[in-house]
Order: sequence, then structure tokens, then C-alpha cells
Amino acid sequence: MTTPKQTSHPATQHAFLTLHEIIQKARQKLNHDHWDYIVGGTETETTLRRNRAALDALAFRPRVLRDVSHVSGETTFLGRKLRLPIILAPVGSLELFAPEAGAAAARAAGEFGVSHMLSSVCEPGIEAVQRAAPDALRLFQLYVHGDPAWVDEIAARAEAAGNAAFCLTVDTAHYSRRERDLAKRNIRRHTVPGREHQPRLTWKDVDRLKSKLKVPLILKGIGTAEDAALAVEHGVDMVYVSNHGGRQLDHGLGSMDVLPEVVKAVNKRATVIVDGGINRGSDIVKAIAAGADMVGIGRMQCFGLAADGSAGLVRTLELLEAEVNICLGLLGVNSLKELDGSYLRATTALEPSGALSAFPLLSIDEKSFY
Ligand SMILES: Cc1cc2nc3c(=O)[nH]c(=O)nc-3n(C[C@H](O)[C@H](O)[C@H](O)COP(=O)(O)O)c2cc1C
Repeated sequence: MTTPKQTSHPATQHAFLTLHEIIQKARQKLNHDHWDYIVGGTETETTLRRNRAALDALAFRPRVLRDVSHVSGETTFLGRKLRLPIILAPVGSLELFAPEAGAAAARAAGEFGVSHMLSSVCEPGIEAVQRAAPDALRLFQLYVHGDPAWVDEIAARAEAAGNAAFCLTVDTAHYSRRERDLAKRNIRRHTVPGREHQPRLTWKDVDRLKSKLKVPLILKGIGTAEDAALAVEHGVDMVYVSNHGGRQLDHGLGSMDVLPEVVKAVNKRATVIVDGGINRGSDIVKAIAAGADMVGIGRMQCFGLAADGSAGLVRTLELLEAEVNICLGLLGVNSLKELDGSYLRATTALEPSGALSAFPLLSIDEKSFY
């Protein structure tokens, strides 16, 4: 197996030898409000748990004796070579618990070699993130909080700042009831000015945006084959399967249960991205084997940043890379390209699934309410 490049400081490597330790450190550093903001979902948190349940219900079918001495999780995305098929998913309000917020995340992405998608509700904003990480593969995600002229102005700024793709999040027509936040009166995000534009969006807005953009258009929050097919018909370049990490519609399917129908409907006419519960290298491998081109990482990104800023996030990515490479080698392949559905089999999950069930060595009570 090729030795993965190590880019974090030896002290950071020594401090975090497992992803468990990253999360444990994040828990120690975060106050209860910020912890619950990150780990929480909507109402019963069923969609959130189903994201993990769908991953946990897939087992691998390994092949052996195939010379796996040159394993690599590399891929090409938007014309750039990446070390892993990862988009650091858009996360709003990162500044609450990570001082440099989107700038720290973009810098980590550039330093390690993955892509970063900045949320329109994340500090320090488009131009400052460009200055912080000019060479990183940067993408931009928008919540529509204004009229078409407002959207066009932001799209033009995102393009001028070198963002390689523009993403519209479409699973937030209404802001959900996230009860961990509500019960603690942590409700700043529930009352954003201009939010009334979001429920009015239709496919006509997608057509309008597509006709204006010079960079590829991504729709984030696709949850059915029907909408995936519509997206392709409307010229969307990338279909992003997501339920917002279980933070929007409750009682939805896990993203990995939706992925196969979307892959089939898209039929290679667009790039397919998936997120939701992807916390481990083996989860990344499962998603790619099931037909995704790229995966989004939400909460793991938050934990890495909370644990140790940009360095903590680079370390998180290194650990994910180690897990991906070992998983690929043990499956009998040297690259992601060799994966397909034959490496997966449906099974039953062993543990009750939850935001932290990929980390059984932790003894953090996910359900406790502070
Ligand atoms: C704290 C937090 C804030 C988020 N903010 C945004 C956002 O601003 N825009 C967006 O499209 N998705 C947002 N998401 C959803 C993520 O982009 C992503 O879809 C989700 O986190 C993936 O699931 P995971 O956290 O299990 O990896 C947020 C998620 C979290 C955890």
C-alpha cells in the first residue's frame, strides 16, 4: 500500500490517533448549546438516525489475492485531483464554535487536498474565504434570502471569487423545528431576514439561475428519483442527495437508502453527491461503491474544527484517508474507480443507530438534554 502523505504537525498526529479522540476533544471544548446545535436533528431525529442506519445496514463483500500494494482514495472533481472524494459540506454559523469559521475549513481543505463548500450563512463570507484559501477547490452554497437580483449579485460574487461551482439548497422550503435549539431558546437561526423567499422557489428559479451561471450548478437536498430526473432535465450539473443531516424533514429515509434510485435516474448524466452520516472511511467507500461520485462531510467537519481548528480538520481528513485506504486494500481494490455494487450486501445493523453510533468507544450520552 502507498504510504499516505501526512500533512498535520506531528504533535497533532500524536494527539489524535483515532476519530474517536477528535470527537471526544470536540465534546470537551464545546458548550452544551453548540454541541446540541451540531449533533441535533428535527423533532424525533428519526431521519438523522436513519442516515446512520442505512450505512450500518450495508456490509462489504471483500475480494482477496489481487495485489493491493498501490491503494489510493484519490479522485478527480471539477478538473482537480483530490486526495479523497470529499466535499466539506456547507455548514452555517461555524463561527459559533470555530473562530475562523469558513476560512479555517477552506484552508484545511486546500492544505489536505479535498474540496470545500462555503455556506451563505457562514462567516467570514465569500471574499474573505477566497483570501484565506486562494488555491483550495472552493464551491459556494446559497440559501435564497432575497429576490432574483439579490441571487444574481451573490452568484456573480461567488464566481468572481473563483468558486468552481454554485449550489442551491432546496430542502429548506420551511425551517424545521430543531427541538434541542428551541427548548434552550437558542433560536437566532429560526428568524433570518428574507427567509420568506425560500418557500416560493420552483424549478423556474432553477432554470433562471442555470441560464445566468458560468460555473456548474448543484442542487442540494434531492431525495427522490423523480426530482433527480427533473434536475437533469433542467440542466443541473450535480445532483446532491441529502436530507440536511436529518435537520429538515423528519421521518425521511436515510440518504444511503435514497442513493440507488437517484443513481439510476441520473444514469451518468450528472455528477452524484451524497451526504448524511458519513463519519468513517468505510462510509465513504460504501457511498462510492453504491454509485456516488463524491460525499459531503457535515458533522465530522464540525468536530475536527471544534477539536483543534484547521489543524484538527486536517487531522480528521488524514484519519479518514487512512481508513479509506485500508478499507480499499482489504476489499481487494487499489482505487475508488474499481468499486461497484458487487462489493456491498444488505444486512442488519448491529447497534441502535444515532449521530455518534459510528463511534462505539465513546461514552457520550447523545440523548441527554441540558
Ligand atoms: C451544524 C450544521 C449546519 C449546517 N448548515 C448548513 C447550511 O448552511 N447549508 C446547507 O446546505 N446545509 C447545512 N447543513 C447540512 C450539511 O451541509 C450536510 O448536508 C449534513 O451535515 C450532512 O450530514 P452529516 O452531518 O451527518 O455529515 C448543516 C449541517 C450541520 C450539522
